Amino acid sequence: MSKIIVALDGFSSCGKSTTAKRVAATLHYAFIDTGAMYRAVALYFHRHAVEVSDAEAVEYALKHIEITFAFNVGRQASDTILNGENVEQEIRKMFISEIVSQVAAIPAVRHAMVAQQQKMGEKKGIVMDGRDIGTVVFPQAELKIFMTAQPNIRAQRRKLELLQKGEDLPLEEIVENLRMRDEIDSNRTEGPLKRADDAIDLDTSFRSMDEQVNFVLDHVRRVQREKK
Ligand SMILES: Nc1ncnc2c1ncn2[C@@H]1O[C@H](COP(=O)(O)OP(=O)(O)OP(=O)(O)O)[C@@H](O)[C@H]1O
Ligand SMILES: Nc1ccn([C@@H]2O[C@H](COP(=O)(O)O)[C@@H](O)[C@H]2O)c(=O)n1
Repeated sequence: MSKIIVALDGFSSCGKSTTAKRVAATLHYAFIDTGAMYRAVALYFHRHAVEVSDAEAVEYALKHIEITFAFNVGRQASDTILNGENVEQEIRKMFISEIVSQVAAIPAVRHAMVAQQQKMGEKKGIVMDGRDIGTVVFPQAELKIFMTAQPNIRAQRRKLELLQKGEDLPLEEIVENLRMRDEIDSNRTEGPLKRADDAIDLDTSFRSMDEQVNFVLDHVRRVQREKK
C-alpha cells in the first residue's frame, strides 16, 4: 500500500492529537503533534524572557532551540524534548496555553517550525496535526481532515484531561483560553488556522473516540484505493 500524508487541522481541543495518534498507530505511520513544537518554543521563550516583539531576541532564541521527540513506552506516545530535556508535562500546563498562540503568531517562529515539519514528512507515511498542515505545511497532502466540536464540549473534555494531570481549573478559564487561542490562531497573518478548500469536515461533538478514528481510517483506505 503506498504511503500518504494525513493532515488533521482544526480548533483547540477538538480531538486532533488523540485521533492522529491512534490513526498513525493503526497504519504504522509516524505521528507528529505540531502543537507540541509551538508549546516547546513558548516554554523556551518563557524561561529565557524572550519578548515576542523583540525580533532580534526571537531570531537568537530560534538558533538555540532544538526540538525532538522520544517514544515513551509507558504512555505509548512521543514525549517532546527541548534541547535534550523532556518537557512533555511542562508544555501541557495552562501557563503555556496562555502564551503559546502569541508565540506561534510570530512569522520567524512559524518559518522555523514549518521547515522542520516539512522535513519530517519528506518520506510520507505520516499523520500530522495542527492548524496549518493542510494549507501551508503539506498543501499536497493526499488526505486533509478539518476537525471541529462545540466549544462547551471541547472545554469539558480539556477540563477532564487537565484534572487527570493534576490541574483543577474553573471551566470558565478553560472556555476563555480556547476562545482566545482560536481567535489569535484564526486571525494571524502567517499560517492562520483555516480549513483547506479540499478538506473533509469531521465534527467530533457527538462521536466517540473510536468513531472519529474509524472515520479517518475509512478515508485513508479510500484514498489508498483511489491511488492504486
Ligand atoms: N470523541 C471524544 N469523546 C470524548 N473525549 C474526547 C473525544 N475526542 C477527544 N477527546 C478528549 O478531548 C481532549 C482533547 O483532545 P486532543 O488533545 O486530542 O485535542 P486537540 O484537538 O489535539 O487539542 P489541542 O489542539 O488543544 O492540542 C483529550 O482529553 C481527549 O482525550
Ligand atoms: N500547526 C500548528 C499547531 C499549533 N499551533 C499553535 O500552538 C498552540 C498549541 O497547539 P495545541 O495543538 O497543543 O493546542 C495553538 O493554539 C496554536 O497557537 C500553531 O500555530 N500551528
